[in-house]
Amino acid sequence: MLRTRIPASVTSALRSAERSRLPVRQLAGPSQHASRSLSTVAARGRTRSARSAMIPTPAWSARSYAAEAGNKFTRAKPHFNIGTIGHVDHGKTTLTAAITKLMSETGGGKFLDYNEIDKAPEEKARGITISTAHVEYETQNRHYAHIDCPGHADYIKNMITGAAQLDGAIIVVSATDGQMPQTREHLLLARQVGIKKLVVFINKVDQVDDPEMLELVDMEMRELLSQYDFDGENTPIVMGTALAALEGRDPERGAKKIAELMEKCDTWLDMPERDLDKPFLMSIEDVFSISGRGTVATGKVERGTITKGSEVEIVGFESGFKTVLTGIEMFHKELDRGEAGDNMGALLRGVKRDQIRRGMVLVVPNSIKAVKRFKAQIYVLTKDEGGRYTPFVANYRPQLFMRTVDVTCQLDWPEGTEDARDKLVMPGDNVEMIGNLVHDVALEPGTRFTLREGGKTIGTGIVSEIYP
Ligand SMILES: Nc1nc2c(ncn2[C@@H]2O[C@H](COP(=O)(O)OP(=O)(O)OP(=O)(O)O)[C@@H](O)[C@H]2O)c(=O)[nH]1
Ligand SMILES: [Mg+2]
Repeated sequence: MLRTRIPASVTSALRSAERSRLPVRQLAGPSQHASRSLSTVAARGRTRSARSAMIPTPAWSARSYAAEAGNKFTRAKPHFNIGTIGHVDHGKTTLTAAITKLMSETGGGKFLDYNEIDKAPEEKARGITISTAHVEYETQNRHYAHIDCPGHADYIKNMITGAAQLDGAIIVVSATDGQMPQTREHLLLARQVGIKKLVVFINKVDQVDDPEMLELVDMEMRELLSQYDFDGENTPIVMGTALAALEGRDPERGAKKIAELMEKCDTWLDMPERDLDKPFLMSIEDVFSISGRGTVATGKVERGTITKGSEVEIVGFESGFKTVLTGIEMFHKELDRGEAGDNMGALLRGVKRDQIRRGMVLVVPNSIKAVKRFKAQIYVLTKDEGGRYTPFVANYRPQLFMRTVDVTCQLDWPEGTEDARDKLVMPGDNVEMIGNLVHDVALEPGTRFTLREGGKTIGTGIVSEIYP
């Protein structure tokens, strides 16, 4: 089906109208493919304590997948989490299958047919049902875990909850349609969850005869990428046909293009920073005072490393202050160094017991700020997901949980939102809202949180901006 082209003057007017609407955009509706999500596939069970169920941890990793599949996971190649995103029917699943086919021949991994990928199992992440297919393959340089979701709503939940976190993504656009609403929604979401680089695959070129049309799609995509703060000028755009590659015909526009696409992924998409290389952060769970020694804060090191004797900052609530880490303890043993993943006790110089509380963080100085106000992308659970039965409006005050914090948070619409007083947020919606906390909490773009009310989870979100 060919799209009739709208004159450029009209499209640019539409675009600027859309741009001005961006901050208040509601992204989600129920998946157009809801009926296709396979409720019959048993959810993979995961044992998790009640508290950790509220704290965002990736529900899945390449390692667990490999283990489930009975494969041996090797760490020989650097690991990258990738996904296909884009408008419904543009060819995400076909492309995923085509990549596994090609990589099984040239790189590594197992060929998975379209149907094997499309019967995505349902996963439960923080009470939310998400259907995602986890696929793995290898190029010469990297090991990829690849996420493909069967429906639009699944992409939204996946990206906001981080159930299957993406380090980068391939955005698939059909040459016959060009960019469509979900192309834009997924781009915006990718930006909001902190994905910095994308690779574009313009699919179904077999259905377009006019080269000018392809050029137009290319141009429009670059413009759109820039509009969402990606590098529109330099982002690699590969044109081909996933179906031909999957069916093993037309290698010029099929297999060769898939190879080119993966080569671009290898080179253009940057490896994520390892947790160990990030600035040190420990979320404080408990505080003790040990006579003769001083005050010890315990908690899990989320990221980075720290050595005994370093200057540290305690951030959160109204007070934030600097001190020196005079000792590190783990399992009643003294250590010189703590690192991501450790559960450690931090002995702090000259700090009184009542100066520290659970919910604060111990960090390298000036690496994170405590704020009350922030902007976030929030997914509101449906009643079937255990969420609210009814909509809410601005001024709604659920309890916000993240790391070891639990704090009341008032939700409001961003400034300039029309009908801000009466606008409803329905269960199942994906919205961008402003959060106002009753006290300061260490936050940064990318921080994930859960919203609860009356003992049940009603939503989940990710911080996109802070207002110090
Ligand atoms: N002609 C042509 N058809 C294609 C190509 N790639 C995919 N298709 C067809 O496009 C339709 C949609 O492809 P899918 O891979 O299911 O698309 P999707 O983006 O995964 O769709 P949803 O998951 O439903 O959003 C299928 O009928 C495919 O066979 C292509 O390169 N050329
Ligand atoms: Mg699909």
